[in-house]
Amino acid sequence: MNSLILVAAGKGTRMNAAKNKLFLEYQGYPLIYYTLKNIQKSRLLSELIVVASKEELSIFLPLVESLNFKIPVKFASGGARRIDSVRNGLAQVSDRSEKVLVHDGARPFVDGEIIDLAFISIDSRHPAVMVGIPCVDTMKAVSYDTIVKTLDRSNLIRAQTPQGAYTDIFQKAVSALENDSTITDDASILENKGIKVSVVPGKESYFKVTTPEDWDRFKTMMNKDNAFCRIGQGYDIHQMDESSPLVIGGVKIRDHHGLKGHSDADVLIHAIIDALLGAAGLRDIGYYFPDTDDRYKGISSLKLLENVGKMITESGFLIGNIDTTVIAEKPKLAGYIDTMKANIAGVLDIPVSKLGIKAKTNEKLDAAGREEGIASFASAILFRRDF
Ligand SMILES: Nc1ccn([C@@H]2O[C@H](COP(=O)(O)OP(=O)(O)OP(=O)(O)O)[C@@H](O)[C@H]2O)c(=O)n1
Ligand SMILES: C[C@](O)(CO)[C@H](O)COP(=O)(O)O
Repeated sequence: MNSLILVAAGKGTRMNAAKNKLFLEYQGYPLIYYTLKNIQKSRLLSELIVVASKEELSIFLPLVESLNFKIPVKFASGGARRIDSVRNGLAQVSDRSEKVLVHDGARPFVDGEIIDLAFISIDSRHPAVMVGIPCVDTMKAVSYDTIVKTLDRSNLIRAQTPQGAYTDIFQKAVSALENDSTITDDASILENKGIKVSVVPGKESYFKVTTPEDWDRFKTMMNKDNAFCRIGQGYDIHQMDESSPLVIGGVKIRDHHGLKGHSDADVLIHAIIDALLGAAGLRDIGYYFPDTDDRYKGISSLKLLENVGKMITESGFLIGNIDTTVIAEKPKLAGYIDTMKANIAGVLDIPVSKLGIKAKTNEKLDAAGREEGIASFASAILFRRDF
C-alpha cells in the first residue's frame, strides 16, 4: 500500500497575504485545490493523508469531498513546524502502508508521473527518495551579507517534494528524531539516521509557491493553457411577486409588480453576472453571493455586477461585448432600454456600445408567456489582457 502525506498546515507567512497562501484563489478555486487535483493523477497511490490546521479543516473537508477521490482520504492536525505536521500525518498512515511519501501542499504542479516514479524508486537498494533538481546558479556560502566561499554546485541539489521512504523506515526515523530546529525537509530526517536517500530528477515546474513572485508565476503557468478570448453564457428566471417593485437592468419600472428574489431580483443583471463569471472560468452567482447571506438581502444587483466587473479585471480580462435578451410578456421594456444600458455599462466601466439589450415576449408560451415570471439570457466575450 502506498501512502502520501500532504502537508498543508503552514501559515504562508512569506507570501505576506491576508490569508494562508494555500487559499489564494485562481479562477474560483484555492491553490490547494490544484495540488489535490494533480495528486489524483497518480496511479499507484492507495491512501492520502491531508494535514491541515484545526481552524482550516472546515475549508478542507468540502473541498476534498468535491474532488471525489477514489482512494481513502484521512485528515490529521497540523503542528507548529512542518516536521510536526509530518509526524501527525504519519500517525494516520494505515498499518498496511508499505511506502510513504510527503508532499508540500504549496507545490501545485506535482503530477501523477513524479508521485509514481518516487514510489517505484523506493526499492531494496534505494530505501528512501527525494525529488530534486540541479542548481543552475553559482552557489555561495555567506556570513551575513559577505561571501565566505563559492560552493561546488555539481554536488548540490535543490530539494523538492515528494520525499519519502519505506513506511517502517520513515516511522522509525521520525520517532527517533530529536528536537532539531534545523530540519526543513523529510530527506534530512532520513539522512540524519544514516539512511541512503536517492535523488529522483524533478522539474522547475514543481516549484513551491512561497513568495508573491511565486504566486504570479503560478498564475502565468495556469494562464498559458487559456485561450486569448473566452465566451460565457448566463440565464436567469424569477417568479412574479406582487409585493415587490420590478427592477430590470437597474431600472425601477413603475406600474408593474415585481419579481421574487433574495436581492432586488434583477433577472437581466443576474444573467449578465453568470455570463461574465462563466467566461472568466469563475464560479456562478450563487457561489459568490449566496441567497443565505443577509448581506445580499434586498441589495441592488448593480452593486453585485460592479463587484463581478472587478473580479473580471482582477482575473486578467477585458470585456469584449455582452449581448442579452429579456423575455417578458409585460411590461413593454423598449422605453427603458437606454437607461438600463447606461446603468450596466456604468458599473462595468465599459462603453454603452459594448452592450446589447433586447426584449421579447414569449408568444404566451411557457412560464414567461403565462406571465408567471420574467427570464433573461446573456452572452459575454472576454479578452485576456496580457496576450
Ligand atoms: N507547521 C507547518 C508548516 C508548513 N506546513 C506545510 O509545509 C509545506 C511547505 O512549507 P512552506 O512553504 O514553508 O509553507 P509555510 O510554512 O506555510 O510558509 P511560510 O514558511 O512562508 O510561513 C506547505 O504546504 C505548508 O502548508 C505544514 O503542514 N505545517
Ligand atoms: C520540503 C521543502 O519543500 C523542500 O524544498 C522545503 O524545505 C520546505 O519548506 P521551507 O521553505 O524550507 O520552509
